[in-house]
Amino acid sequence: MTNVLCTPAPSESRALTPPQPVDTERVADLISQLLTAIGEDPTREGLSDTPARVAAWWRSFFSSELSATPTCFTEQQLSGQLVVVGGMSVWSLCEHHLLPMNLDVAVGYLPDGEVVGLSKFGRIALQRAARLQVQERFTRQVADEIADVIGGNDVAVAVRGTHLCMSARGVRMETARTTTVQAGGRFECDPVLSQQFLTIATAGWRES
Ligand SMILES: Nc1nc2c(ncn2[C@@H]2O[C@H](COP(=O)(O)OP(=O)(O)OP(=O)(O)O)[C@@H](O)[C@H]2O)c(=O)[nH]1
Ligand SMILES: [Zn+2]
Repeated sequence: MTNVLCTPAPSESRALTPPQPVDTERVADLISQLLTAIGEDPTREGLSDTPARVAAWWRSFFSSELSATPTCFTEQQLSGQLVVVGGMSVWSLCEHHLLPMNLDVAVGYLPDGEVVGLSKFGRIALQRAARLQVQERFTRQVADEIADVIGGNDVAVAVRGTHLCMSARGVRMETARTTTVQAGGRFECDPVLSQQFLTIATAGWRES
C-alpha cells in the first residue's frame, strides 16, 4: 500500500489495540483540577457539573466499537465493479493537541463474488476514529481493516481532514485541509482505476 504523506511507523500492536475503558471518576477529578489550575472555581454554579460532563464525553468518545464481523452478501456474478462509499464524516482527536479533527472519508473496493454491507465502511471509520489519532494512521487503519474484511488488497481510502489544531490555534489557517490517500492492490497499480476512484471520492470536496 502507498501513502502520499510520510507516516512514522507506529507500534502496530499499540495502534490497533482499543483504548482501555475510561475511568470517569478519575477523569472528572482531573478536570476539576484542570479548572483550578487555569484559575477557575470548579464549584461555582456554571462549572459544578462540568467535570462529570467532560468525563462522560471522554467515555462516549472511546465507545464506538465495530460489531464482531461485518456483514457480507454473496454476489457470484459480480467482479471488477468499482464501489465507492463517500461522504462519511467522522470526528477524531488529534493526539498531539487533544483537539478534534473532522475526517471526511471515502472508500473504494472491487467486489469479487461478495459485497460488503455498505454501512460497515462507516462503522469501520467510526471505530478507527474513536481514539487519539493522526490522520495518516487513521487512513491506513481503515484501509487495512477493509482489506481484512474483503480478504484482498484491492482497497483505496481517501480522507480529507480539518484539524482544529491548525484552524483554532497554532497557525490559525481555517481553510487548511489535509488529504491522505492509501491505495492497495489494483488501486496502486492501475492509474485509470486510481483516477476513477479519486474523481468520485473527492467530488464535492472543493466546495466545503
Ligand atoms: N502528520 C500529522 N501531523 C499532525 C496531525 N495532527 C496534528 N499534527 C501536527 O502535529 C504537529 C505538532 O507539532 P509541535 O511542534 O510538536 O507542536 P506545536 O508547537 O503545538 O505546533 P504548531 O501546531 O505548529 O503550533 C503540528 O505540526 C500539527 O500540525 C496529523 O493528523 N498528522
Ligand atoms: Zn493537533
